[in-house]
Amino acid sequence: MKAPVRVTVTGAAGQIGYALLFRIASGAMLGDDQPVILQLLDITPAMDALNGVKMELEDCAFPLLSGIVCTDDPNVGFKDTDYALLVGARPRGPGMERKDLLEANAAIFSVQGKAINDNASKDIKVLVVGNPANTNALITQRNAPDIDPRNFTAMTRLDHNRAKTQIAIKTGKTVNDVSKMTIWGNHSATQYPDLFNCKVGSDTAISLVDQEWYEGEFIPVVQQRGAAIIKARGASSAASAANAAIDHMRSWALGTEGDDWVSMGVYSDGSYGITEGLIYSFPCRCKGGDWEIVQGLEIGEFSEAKMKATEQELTEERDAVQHLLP
Ligand SMILES: NC(=O)C1=CN([C@@H]2O[C@H](COP(=O)(O)OP(=O)(O)OC[C@H]3O[C@@H](n4cnc5c(N)ncnc54)[C@H](O)[C@@H]3O)[C@@H](O)[C@H]2O)C=CC1
Ligand SMILES: O=C([O-])CC(=O)C(=O)O
Repeated sequence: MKAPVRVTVTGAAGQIGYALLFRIASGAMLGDDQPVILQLLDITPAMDALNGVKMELEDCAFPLLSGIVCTDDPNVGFKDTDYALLVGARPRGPGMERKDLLEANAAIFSVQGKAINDNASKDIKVLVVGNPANTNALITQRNAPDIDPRNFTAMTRLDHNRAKTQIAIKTGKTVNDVSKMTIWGNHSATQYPDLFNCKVGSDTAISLVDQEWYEGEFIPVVQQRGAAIIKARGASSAASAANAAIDHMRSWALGTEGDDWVSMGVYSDGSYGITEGLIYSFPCRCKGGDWEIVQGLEIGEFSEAKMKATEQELTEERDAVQHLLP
């Protein structure tokens, strides 16, 4: 048996938390041979509810669950931790864009970035889920100057999974036939799901659909899927978001399959002309616990304009939180 690793989940008493913790404890995220200690952080008024979640985790008798810490203190929550899933933040309601949450949520991530810097393992892998995820990840990263900026990522895996299913349905195939999907940019309505580099079986996805469907249906459906769920459920995606968080961390920790790739919001090194230092979603391959941006993909004029538009939005979000970026 391996030694246990520490996994911090913030917002652990919330709806994504409830769909996430049991799967982490079961081994779905880090593998069937990796024991975990869960470090659960939420705010003081949520401590009773969090204790209820802890009792339920205990009642599952998960063989891989080596310990549970519940706390409202970020310095305790991030102590010595190896993985952090930053979920704790306000969700949006009907009629809001995710960036409308910046004011409500941004301060959470500067506090947590500092706590990570002061307490966590220097090799920590951080996934930001709370919206607006890319800019919250940037705030977290900039407040943790002693940790490699590559260790801070934002979640666009849910968009990636949504896009895979939409093209599979359209082409009469299953998600198992779809590979090399890419979500470029921001986890927002400007994100760009790319069918030019995507494959369905051995075909290029764009060659199987017409441009009108691509622009008029596929792209808006993927971009607006979060809002459609809120409209239908009266609450934002929870189980699918938790599933995507598991997928993201599993790919990062255990590697991507063959020559396929996944979409991750990562620290831009200037690849594809994207401003260095933004947390931008790129196609990434993972191996040995590290990720790299897939290089050399064909970017036509259509793609380039979309990639620039979502970059522009991220630049504006960054400028709006300048006061939180040391
Ligand atoms: N990146 C993505 O693809 C997705 C992101 N989200 C985002 O995830 C976030 C969480 O969503 P839900 O779980 O549905 O919300 P929720 O409201 O059910 O749960 C949020 C939890 O965070 C806690 N919290 C608030 N401030 C905190 C702090 N400073 N420290 C620790 N915990 C804190 C709350 O007490 C609550 O328990 C939202 O911002 C939502 O927009 C949701 C779906 C997908
Ligand atoms: O749309 C929202 O506010 C929640 C979210 O990020 C998603 O479902 O993609």
